[in-house]
Amino acid sequence: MKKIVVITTGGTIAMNEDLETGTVRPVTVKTLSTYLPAVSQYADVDMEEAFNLPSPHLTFRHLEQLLEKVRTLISNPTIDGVVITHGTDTLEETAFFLDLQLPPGKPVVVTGAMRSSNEIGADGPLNLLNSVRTAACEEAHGKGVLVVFNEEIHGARFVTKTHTSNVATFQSPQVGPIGTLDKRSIHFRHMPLEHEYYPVERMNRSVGLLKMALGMDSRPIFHLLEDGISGIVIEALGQGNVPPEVVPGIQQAIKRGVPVVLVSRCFNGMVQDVYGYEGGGKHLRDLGAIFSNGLNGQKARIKLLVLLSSTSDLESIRKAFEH
Ligand SMILES: NC(=O)C[C@H](N)C(=O)O
Repeated sequence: MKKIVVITTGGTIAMNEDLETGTVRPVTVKTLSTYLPAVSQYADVDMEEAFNLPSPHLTFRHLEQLLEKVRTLISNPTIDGVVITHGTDTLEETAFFLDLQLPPGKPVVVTGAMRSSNEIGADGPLNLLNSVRTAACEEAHGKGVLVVFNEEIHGARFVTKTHTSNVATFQSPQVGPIGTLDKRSIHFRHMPLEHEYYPVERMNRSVGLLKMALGMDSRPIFHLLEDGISGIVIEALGQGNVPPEVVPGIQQAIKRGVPVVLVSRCFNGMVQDVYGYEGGGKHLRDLGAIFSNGLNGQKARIKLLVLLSSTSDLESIRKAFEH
């Protein structure tokens, strides 16, 4: 039998609903350990608590601690894979951070739940079971960090939370799931083509994430610059355009050596230097903005934070985003 370690970090999978008030709150990790007998037919499973927090409470220090734990476990030859239970709100950020920090090898699977453990139709037990099955599966090797949720397997790079409450919330808009699970089998459909590896000791910079909208101006960028921000990710309109009034802010940031990374506020697709009007993608590229390769805003922010922790050279940051 394969040996899998489940690391718990909190989130709704480790919460209960108060049946009188309807409020959902953390419970002890014991709730999760009650699922272990059902899981034990697929692997020899140990459970360790890293922390017990809602995922909006996590910080980069927590991510670093978690990474350290995962690194220690996968370097142990008696352990075949790791499953991390996590709140869904920031799950995609943690999965992508770990993906950027770990060379593809033993399976590392992140999962969670949309319904708390005592709600009717709780999805935590099945998501945990399927994650352990995936982590114990030979084919999961070498595919980078995976997110297993609602009988689907997603790569960390493109997966995103798409629905506030539905159990089918995790989707990969650019590429779809890389695999699916049913009661008896696991089917991997394709291999993630891109894997990036940028190991860092400590994430010691700050990066702002700004969403563009009709009629916006440069004030939020000037505030960030005054505050000493190290990098800015702009969720631009459409293929990578901003209102003309935002251009002075972008110019100022680039002049000060602060990288400006463009992603789209659209759910799907790439930013490109198509439009030549003021604030259009071509204009922004000429000013020195960096185009991300299909990452969403929150993931581009993680990547920029990781890169800025080891370099401030704009050209190597550009290369890492635009290769
Ligand atoms: N479904 C969830 O886990 C959401 C919860 N607010 C969290 O991220 O911790």
